[in-house]
Amino acid sequence: MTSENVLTVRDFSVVYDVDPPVEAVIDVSLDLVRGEILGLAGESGCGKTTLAYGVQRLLKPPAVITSGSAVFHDEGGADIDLLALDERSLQRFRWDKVSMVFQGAMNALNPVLSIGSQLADVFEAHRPQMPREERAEECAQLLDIVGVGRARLRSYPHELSGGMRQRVMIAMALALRPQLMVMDEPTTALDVLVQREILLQISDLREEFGFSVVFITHDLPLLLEISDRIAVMREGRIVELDTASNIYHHAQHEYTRRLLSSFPSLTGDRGAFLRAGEAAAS
Ligand SMILES: Nc1ncnc2c1ncn2[C@@H]1O[C@H](COP(=O)(O)OP(=O)(O)OP(=O)(O)O)[C@@H](O)[C@H]1O
Repeated sequence: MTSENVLTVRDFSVVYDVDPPVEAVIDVSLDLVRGEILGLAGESGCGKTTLAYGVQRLLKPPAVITSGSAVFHDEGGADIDLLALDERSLQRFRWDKVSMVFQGAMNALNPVLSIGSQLADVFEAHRPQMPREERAEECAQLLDIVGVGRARLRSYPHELSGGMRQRVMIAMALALRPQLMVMDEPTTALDVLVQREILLQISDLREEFGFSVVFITHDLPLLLEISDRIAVMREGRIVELDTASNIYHHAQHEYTRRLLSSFPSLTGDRGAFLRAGEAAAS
């Protein structure tokens, strides 16, 4: 039977072994529900990136995972202990089961290859048996799905806007139909309207394909809008984890309230901000 959760993290701690050592993530436990968008909020330096990279084993020395566990519940029914995987299994696991879009990912595209051939590379590496025509059709479909359009298959990165290039990165992250997408400030560098459009699309896509999203940003208003649940991090710990609505209306932790009040757009006279769908209800 498929587990309701896609990821279970328990007592997870990461230390940067420098002098003096930095306890970047301390005893974090969380369950990620299949299909949900979980926002990871908190000020710069609170450990969001270290946590998200750590559970995927993407950290390099001096980072050391000092305790805890991270288990991925595959839709096929298997439980995968991420901390026990060897390097080869990890490579297969990434992209296939979990993919990642990071800030500035759009600048990671190779300038001398068309975006179509860069998309095709993902399939060549991970689905070597896939026939050439099928691969070409998959790449075209992916560009359609993310709103770039298959007509751009032969375009080079410099021929596309930043927003379009970031969509191409999202297409790559979607290519192998992962069960989880980790997005670390994926749209921060983009114009607000473009950012919004991309986020709405991610939300639609996860409904269509059923993947979960961990969305990292210090932009709390944005998280309130797009997340199902939000985890608030402070100094390496999760201090509060609740539905976006509860975080907004009934924050329990003093720090969460302080964080909310630091965004003027959330604290207008009439509570200027409303989550989509709540306007009609309230
Ligand atoms: N390579 C490193 N060596 C030493 N300390 C590090 C290293 N990388 C990160 N840190 C420290 O670990 C802590 C957590 O950093 P992390 O980048 O995870 O936070 P963050 O919440 O993602 O911040 P941001 O939003 O700025 O990316 C910070 O105190 C940071 O200075």
